[in-house]
Amino acid sequence: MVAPSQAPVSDATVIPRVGVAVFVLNEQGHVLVGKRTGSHGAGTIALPGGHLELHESFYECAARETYEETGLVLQLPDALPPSQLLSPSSPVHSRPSRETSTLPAPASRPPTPLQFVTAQNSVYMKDQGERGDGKHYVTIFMKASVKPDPANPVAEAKIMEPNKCLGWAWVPISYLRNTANRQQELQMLQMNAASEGRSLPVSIDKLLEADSLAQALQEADETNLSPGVDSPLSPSLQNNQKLPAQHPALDQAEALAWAQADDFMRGAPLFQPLVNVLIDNPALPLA
Ligand SMILES: Nc1nc2c([nH]c(=O)n2[C@H]2C[C@H](O)[C@@H](COP(=O)(O)OP(=O)(O)OP(=O)(O)O)O2)c(=O)[nH]1
Repeated sequence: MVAPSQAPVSDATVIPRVGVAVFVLNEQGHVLVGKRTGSHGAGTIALPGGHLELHESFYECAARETYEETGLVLQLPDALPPSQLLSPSSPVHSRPSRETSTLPAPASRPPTPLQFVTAQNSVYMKDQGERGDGKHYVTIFMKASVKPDPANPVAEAKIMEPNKCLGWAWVPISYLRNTANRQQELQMLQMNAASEGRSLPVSIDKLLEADSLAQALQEADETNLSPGVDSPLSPSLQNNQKLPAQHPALDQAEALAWAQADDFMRGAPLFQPLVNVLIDNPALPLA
């Protein structure tokens, strides 16, 4: 018999844990992100997701976590990879799993079903001021698109767990990539300074904020956009944000989506595994 002190450990600072994160895409191809709270990575921007449970498939976990956190229903694929067919909890077997059996039926227009995208090994993950070596996660990244029913043409993510997520927003993947690159550059700056014995006395959030401010000031000089009566931007965007002039390739709709993403993120960093996956996979097939 196993004594309680020898019970299996499930702590990502002691053993690697498995997380499943989902690129949920809306009808415009924008990705759903939320502001984390109440656990590690608080204050960062992450995808819907959660821990893989015992004997659960990646697909079931992705659908379950997305539904629990956002109320959005993702479709499981009709055919699963051969290894998953051996699992008694897979959706092709008659016994419905505990989690997926509680999901409502998908909307009449079928969404693009869940697919595996990639796996990411994130080591030494530490929050600001956290001691020790940090956490180790193996994260399975999945994707699926949500196609709302015609009566409700805009996919809407609800804050189902306010203790875990402060809000959801749909943002362009190009915006996420840009943020990941900036964050990576600033982290390299911090690491280089530390290796030279000059630790920068500021967190990555503050560096990102300063970088955003510098960018906004530069754009204010460069752009002739003035918030007119007909401007489609929200009042806070009109007052505080400029369209991203450093990306002339963006069309007006995409530029507006970038500005709205800025308004939502307010300089918050991305959750580290999300940075890792975007940096390591510049051509991630998310369309
Ligand atoms: N939600 C989420 N988790 C991610 C992402 N990237 C990544 O590595 N993970 C890993 C680290 C997280 O601690 C782990 C589980 O996600 P979570 O921390 O949101 O889990 P949760 O609070 O919903 O916990 P639980 O209900 O599954 O126990 O997955 C991401 O973008 N979003």
